[in-house]
Amino acid sequence: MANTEYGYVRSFEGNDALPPSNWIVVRIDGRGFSKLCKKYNFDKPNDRRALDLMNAAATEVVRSFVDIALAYGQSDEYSFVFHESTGLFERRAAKLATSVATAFTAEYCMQWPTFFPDATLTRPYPAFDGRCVCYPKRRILRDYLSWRQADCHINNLYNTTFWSMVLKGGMSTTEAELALKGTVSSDKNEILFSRFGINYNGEPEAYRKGTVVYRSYSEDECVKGSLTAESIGDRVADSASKTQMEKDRKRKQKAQIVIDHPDIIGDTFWTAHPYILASKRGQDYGE
Ligand SMILES: Nc1nc2c(ncn2[C@@H]2O[C@H](COP(=O)(O)OP(=O)(O)OP(=O)(O)O)[C@@H](O)[C@H]2O)c(=O)[nH]1
Ligand SMILES: [Mg+2]
Ligand SMILES: [Mg+2]
Repeated sequence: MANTEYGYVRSFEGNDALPPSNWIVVRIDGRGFSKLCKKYNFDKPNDRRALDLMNAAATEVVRSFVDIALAYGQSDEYSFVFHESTGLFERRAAKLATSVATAFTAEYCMQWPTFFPDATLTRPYPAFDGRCVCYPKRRILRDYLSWRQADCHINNLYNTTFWSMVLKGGMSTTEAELALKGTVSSDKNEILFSRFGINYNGEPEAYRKGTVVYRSYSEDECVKGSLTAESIGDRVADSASKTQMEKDRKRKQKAQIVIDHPDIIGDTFWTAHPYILASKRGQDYGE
């Protein structure tokens, strides 16, 4: 087939393989969710059902791609971190981004009735775009995740204050917007506390910090994992390594998937779960 007179068109297809030894983040984001939230009357500023649905869809995506080390989500977005050593789809960007975005979209739509039993989905159905970004160092990947969590905090503090002023304080949206112009975090904390009796730090962590999805292993399993080749996609020629890779895949498939809302800007979470970003042979974590 390749030698037919039409075969040459193949050369028009670009090679979009991402560079090796980079962490690959696939970030998906809901298309036109400002409209969708209005259409289905999502609670403001946070709708627990919508958040739980996002997390349920993300959990299934993490389950089905064993090379995802961790996922972080907030609002209508989720970042899926593929291990730096992944060889999945030969690291082709379009294949990675579309596979994750479509898997997420399918899960979101299929699980919708569980979380919104009284609201039937109608067109346009929820859909998510996806993009890949490479981070060549663990430290930069950590900064990326910190950036998303800081964004979650800033938006949530603003939205919580804004909607308290509108829904509880009887202000118009224009008045609230104007009143919040130029305010800093401490001003918003003060408004929430003095006018509405809300201690922002007492708000649910899921809203303030977003959600982290990762595999959890027993301590014994962690030690085993860190001593062995982590990557399923790594092309190791000898059969001993292949057996090891197969064992590793099984270990990951059996692992419990945890949904939590920890701080991921500081070191505590990462120190407690060193295996999440461990290198293949578990030697150079902390770089
Ligand atoms: N009411 C409500 N709105 C939410 C919730 N979660 C996300 N949103 C809204 O979803 C929107 C997400 O913003 P964006 O992703 O920047 O914008 P978008 O409308 O999805 O547009 P594109 O992503 O560019 O297609 C914002 O308007 C959020 O306020 C929620 O729990 N409740
Ligand atoms: Mg969006
Ligand atoms: Mg968004």
